[in-house]
Amino acid sequence: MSFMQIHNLKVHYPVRGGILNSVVDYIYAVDGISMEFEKGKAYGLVGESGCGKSTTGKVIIGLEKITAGRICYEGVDVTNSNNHRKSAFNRDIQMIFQDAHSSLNPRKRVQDIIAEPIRNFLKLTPKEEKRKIHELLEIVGMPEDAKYKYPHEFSGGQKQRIGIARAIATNPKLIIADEPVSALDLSVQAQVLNFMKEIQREYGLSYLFISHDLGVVQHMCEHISIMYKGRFVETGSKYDIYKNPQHIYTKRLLSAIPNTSPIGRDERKKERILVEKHYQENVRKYFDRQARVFDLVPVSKTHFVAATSSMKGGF
Ligand SMILES: Nc1ncnc2c1ncn2[C@@H]1O[C@H](COP(=O)(O)OP(=O)(O)OP(=O)(O)O)[C@@H](O)[C@H]1O
Repeated sequence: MSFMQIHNLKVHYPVRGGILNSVVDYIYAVDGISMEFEKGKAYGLVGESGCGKSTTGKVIIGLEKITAGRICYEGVDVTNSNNHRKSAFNRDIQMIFQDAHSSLNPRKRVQDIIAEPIRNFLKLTPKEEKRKIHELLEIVGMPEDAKYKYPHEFSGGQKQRIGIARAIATNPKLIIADEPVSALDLSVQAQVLNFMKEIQREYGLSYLFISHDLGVVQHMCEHISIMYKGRFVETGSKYDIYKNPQHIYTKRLLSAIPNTSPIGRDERKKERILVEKHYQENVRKYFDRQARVFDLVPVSKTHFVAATSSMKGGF
């Protein structure tokens, strides 16, 4: 049973120009996506730069304005709710950002950074708050004296752990993680990802894991949506996406993952060339500045129906 549903969500940014600075066009950053979130599950959102991944995360958490669509949380429509009605939603949905450094206030000590959501949502006594901060630092594997320090005194991986401590402070249901490890070096990436998996198991968290890296999403998520120009071209289980991709764009993303094994290297190369040729033919044929995903010709007719049936009224 899902605790949150997103229906046909759209974020269109106006483009202004001309002498009067009037709206001359729109950027269709998010253009009609639908998703459901269940407790304890990790959902991946993958796509190339500019396809609308971050905007999706930001609009869910309320950092961007919704152009159209609905967000329902625990049976309540929170799309246009006021802050009071939305407070459970704000407490239960938290976000971790790619750039841990700039997402932590450099003028605040770690204890105040972590205390912020606690003060906003939990109403603890000073003694309880202190205990909670201590507990959170322990969960993310930071020493107790970290609470007296400032963000610049930590490494990238440690800063991301502090960001995670802040995100889990209110016992959220869903954490939106926007490229949480892409700014870290490889060994630290693995540490942070494994740690995120551990806390997911322990606290029954759900994740919306945003990344352009299919390898990272494969490691973290059971359900994956492939995003292209503001829309989902393919959604499925990890198995469906990696073992049986249907859409040409998904195939192209997968064929770009480096595979150094000498076994089947020639076949992989041939497949890559074919996929690229098919993709480029369709791109040339259909793309203009406003081209959208439904202009791409998917691989099979069956999939054409599957990939587009969720785009209500898209055709
Ligand atoms: N505040 C804004 N005003 C106008 N356009 C915006 C704004 N934010 C994002 N965009 C545009 O919306 C589109 C989607 O941007 P978004 O940041 O969601 O992409 P993304 O898939 O997260 O990319 P990346 O992986 O590079 O972070 C882009 O064309 C971007 O230029």
